[in-house]
Amino acid sequence: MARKLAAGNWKMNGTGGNLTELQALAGQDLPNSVDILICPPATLLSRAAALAGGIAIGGQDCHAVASGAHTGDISADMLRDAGATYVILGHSERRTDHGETSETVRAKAEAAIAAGLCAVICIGETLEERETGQTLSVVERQLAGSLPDVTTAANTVVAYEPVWAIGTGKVPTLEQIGEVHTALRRAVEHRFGAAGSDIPLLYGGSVKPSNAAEIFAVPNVDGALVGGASLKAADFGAIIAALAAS
Ligand SMILES: O=C(CO)COP(=O)(O)O
Repeated sequence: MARKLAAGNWKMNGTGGNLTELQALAGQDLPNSVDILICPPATLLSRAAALAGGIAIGGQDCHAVASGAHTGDISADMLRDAGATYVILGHSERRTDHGETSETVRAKAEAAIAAGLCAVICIGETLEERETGQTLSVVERQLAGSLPDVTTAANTVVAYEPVWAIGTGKVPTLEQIGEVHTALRRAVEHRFGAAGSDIPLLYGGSVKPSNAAEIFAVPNVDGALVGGASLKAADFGAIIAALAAS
C-alpha cells in the first residue's frame, strides 16, 4: 500500500508575506495518516522549512549536476541544504517553458535521489493527445523515460497531471483518472516489482476542496499535487482532510 501524500505546488507565487498561509496550515490539527508537502518558490525554502513543523518542504526543480557554471540553476544538494526533502521534477510547465524532455527529468531525478531528496516526477498528456486517443501511450512513455532505475517507493512519487486540467478548472472524469492510474500502477509494478505497489501515485489538475473526496476514492490515487488551492491554508487543509478520510 502506498503512503498518502498531499502535495502543494506554489509555482511562481509568493513572497515572505505568504508564509503566513504555511504557518496557518502548520497550526492546524493535521492528520498523522497523511504526508504533507509544500513546494514554495526557491527564495522561500529556508524560511518555509524553519516554520513548517511536520510539513515537508520541497523544491520545484533542480539541476542534474551537483555544482558548476549553470547561472540561475539550483542543485539538489542546495535544496537539501535549504531544508527541502522533496523536489518536483518534469512538471509540464517546465517541459513546455524550458523544453525539458523525459531524459532530462530522469537525469535530474538521479541527482535528486543521490542527494537524498524524494523526487515527485510529473507526467501528463495534452488535450490534443487525449482527443486523439494517445493518453495511455504518452503517459507510459513519459513514465518509462523519466523514472531512473534506482526508483523505490521511498525516493520517488509519480504525479499524473493532465496538461489541460492544470489551472483550468477542468478535471478528467473519475473513470479517466482511474484508467490512467491503473495503467501507471501496472507499469511501475512491472518495472520495479513489489516496490511498484508502494510508489505513491498522485493526481494533479484543478483539485479543490469540492472535488477532492471523489478523486481520492478512485483506486490507485494516493494523493494529490495541488496548485492554486495549495496557496490558501483553509483550502489545502480541507484537501488534506479529504485525503485522510479516504
Ligand atoms: O500543476 C498543478 C500542480 O503541480 C496543478 O495546478 P492547479 O491545481 O492550479 O490546477
